[in-house]
Amino acid sequence: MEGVDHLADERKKAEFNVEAMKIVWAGSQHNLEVSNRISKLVADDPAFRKDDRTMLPRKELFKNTLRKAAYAWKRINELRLSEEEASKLRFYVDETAYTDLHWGMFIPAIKGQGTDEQQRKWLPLAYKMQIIGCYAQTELGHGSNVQGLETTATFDPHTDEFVIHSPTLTSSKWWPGGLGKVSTHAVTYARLIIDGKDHGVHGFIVQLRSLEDHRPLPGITVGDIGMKFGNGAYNTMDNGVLRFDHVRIPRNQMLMKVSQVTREGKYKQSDVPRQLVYGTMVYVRQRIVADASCYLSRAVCIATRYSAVRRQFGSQNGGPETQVIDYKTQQSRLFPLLASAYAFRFVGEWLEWLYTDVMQRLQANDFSTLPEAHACTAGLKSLTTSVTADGIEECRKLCGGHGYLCTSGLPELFAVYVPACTYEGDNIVLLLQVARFLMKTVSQIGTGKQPVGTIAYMGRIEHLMQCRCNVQRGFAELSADLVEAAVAHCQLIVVSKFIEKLQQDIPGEGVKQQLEALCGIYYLSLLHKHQGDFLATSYLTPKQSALANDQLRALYSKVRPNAIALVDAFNYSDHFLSSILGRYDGNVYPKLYEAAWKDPLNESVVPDGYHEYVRPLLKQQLHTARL
Ligand SMILES: CCCCCCCCCCCCCC(=O)SCCNC(=O)CCNC(=O)[C@H](O)C(C)(C)COP(=O)(O)OP(=O)(O)OC[C@H]1O[C@@H](n2cnc3c(N)ncnc32)[C@H](O)[C@@H]1OP(=O)(O)O
Ligand SMILES: Cc1cc2nc3c(=O)[nH]c(=O)nc-3n(C[C@H](O)[C@H](O)[C@H](O)COP(=O)(O)OP(=O)(O)OC[C@H]3O[C@@H](n4cnc5c(N)ncnc54)[C@H](O)[C@@H]3O)c2cc1C
Repeated sequence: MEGVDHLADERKKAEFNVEAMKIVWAGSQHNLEVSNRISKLVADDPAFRKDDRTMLPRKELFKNTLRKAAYAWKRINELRLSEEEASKLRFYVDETAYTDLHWGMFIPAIKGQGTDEQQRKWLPLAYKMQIIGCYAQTELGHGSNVQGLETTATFDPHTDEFVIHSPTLTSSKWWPGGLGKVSTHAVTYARLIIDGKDHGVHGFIVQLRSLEDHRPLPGITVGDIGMKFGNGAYNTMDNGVLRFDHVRIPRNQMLMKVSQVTREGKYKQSDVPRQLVYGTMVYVRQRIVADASCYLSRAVCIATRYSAVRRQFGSQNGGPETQVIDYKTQQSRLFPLLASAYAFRFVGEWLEWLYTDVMQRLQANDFSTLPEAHACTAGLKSLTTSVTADGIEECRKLCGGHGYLCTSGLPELFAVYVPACTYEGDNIVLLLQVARFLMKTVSQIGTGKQPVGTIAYMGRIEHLMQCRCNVQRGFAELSADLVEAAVAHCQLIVVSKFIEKLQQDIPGEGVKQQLEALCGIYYLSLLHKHQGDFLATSYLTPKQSALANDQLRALYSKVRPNAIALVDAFNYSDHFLSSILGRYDGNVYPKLYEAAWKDPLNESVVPDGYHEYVRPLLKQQLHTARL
């Protein structure tokens, strides 16, 4: 029935102020107000329709993305939206596009690695979208190993130019989003060669396409790398391939904040660490952590609402069957994910703070916290994206068969999200960076240096103080175990940031109590999952482990009546969720039934191909039957 809220009874059970929780989730009253306004703007505009996305062929899908991106830009200008509002609008449009890389990586790369003069020249053009840029780092042969990139930028002192060249097939740029069909420019990473000497990888602004007719400039070969996983999903993006054949660019298009090349061809290093060339990756990893809570909460919202609608077994005396959300097994799979969504939200907020703090310190030539920032962004990016990708798939399973339908929203959500485990640093490669950082810390504790910040706890572990550890010795051999240690370290950060959040003043009736329950579920479910490790190392006794498990089950019961309200607090519109199973009103079955009939296969009663391929079979069977 239209207009009836099938989840109304569930909402009445809530023991906390949902509106106050919405503010906690949004980060502030102001953020909530902006989110409400912009999400409504997008949801009410038919130009931002996306329910047909999984059915469109690639070319149509891509053209549609271009149309939406252009229309979004038009609305941003017409409504004079602020940068904050514009980025919210792109978020609610919810379609991966070349603009993500333009705003998310091209501009930050110029800001972070360009000199003031370079910023003055390029940023105004980029802000007005008079040029469109991408981030061209990865090559066919190397992604993780950035030092192994092969593209060259050779300085020509006669013309005061760099010659950008792809010397091998494996040096072809491969993967950059927005490169395939749209970008006019790329921040391109290449080995700097001066007078035959290799100075390692640096960033260069290279124009790729004509601003008049969009054709590739001389010496440039560029195109799309082809269809990717899933329908719709990341196929709205033109991930590209790019080759340079001795392409010349002026010397001042090398990004020169970290190191410079003079007119005479002298290489000069600024007084800043070389690793700042990797700065854009640190920035984006931090953004990806903040995004993880959005993706996970979407999947959890769908699975929670549907679990309250869906009933299987347990009818007593002809009464209704049991809501599947009331099964303890369902709760033990769903509620830790609900808790993770909140946990990632808070650790994302903290990481944003850490990143801002590091940036301020860098301005003041204080580089001391850079290694910690690298370890935190790399490790938390890895942890949150892995849990989120697995969590979306778990939510699909929690929705049974209907979760497998595209109209559940979950298949596309998974397909669009899962590459986050690979891009911006493969998750294992990033955890190895964290492990290196931890081993380095251990070796320094041995020399009496007290660790601070997120590694302060290591200074309180007695046996680490006795350690004499060399970072390289045995590292490769023990790397699988070290990755586990890196994950545990990152989990500790997530838990401690959740606890710190609870120490703040949190207004709203019952809000803090719900967050305390979720925090408990987060760490107790981890403890339960890894109880073997805790028991093996005697950090827990079997009795304590059993008590922790009892407590976990008690918390599931505490959260159960609040579950729907806790996902309502994410404040997602039906347009944004794009899921029949996750509808706010829970009106699932009639809408699933209606949607099935809208599938293009149902446009005709007898399908195309019947007369060629089915009818002859049936005829043959008739003939055989007659025999
Ligand atoms: C609006 C916002 C939207 C945002 C979303 C936008 C859309 C997003 C869509 C996504 C689209 C996807 C877009 C894309 O995918 S863009 C492509 C992303 N690519 C990668 O992420 C590549 C991953 N690989 C690497 O980062 C490096 O090569 C690693 C780190 C693996 C090795 O490195 P390297 O080969 O050099 O070897 P080393 O290990 O000896 O390290 C040497 C030293 O450097 C330190 N170190 C290393 N790295 C960093 C760092 N980053 N900051 C500070 N320091 C760093 C390190 O600790 C060590 O220090 P020390 O021990 O010597 O003291
Ligand atoms: C959707 C998508 C969008 C992307 N967008 C961009 C973009 O805009 N710009 C850009 O420049 N790039 C982009 N990339 C590329 C991306 O950053 C790389 O694919 C990523 O960094 C992983 O590198 P790789 O492909 O070389 O993986 P590989 O390193 O080849 O990984 C293969 C396997 O080897 C393992 N491995 C690698 N090194 C080690 C090691 N040292 N120890 C142990 N195991 C190891 C990995 O764990 C993995 O299992 C994108 C990729 C995708 C999928």
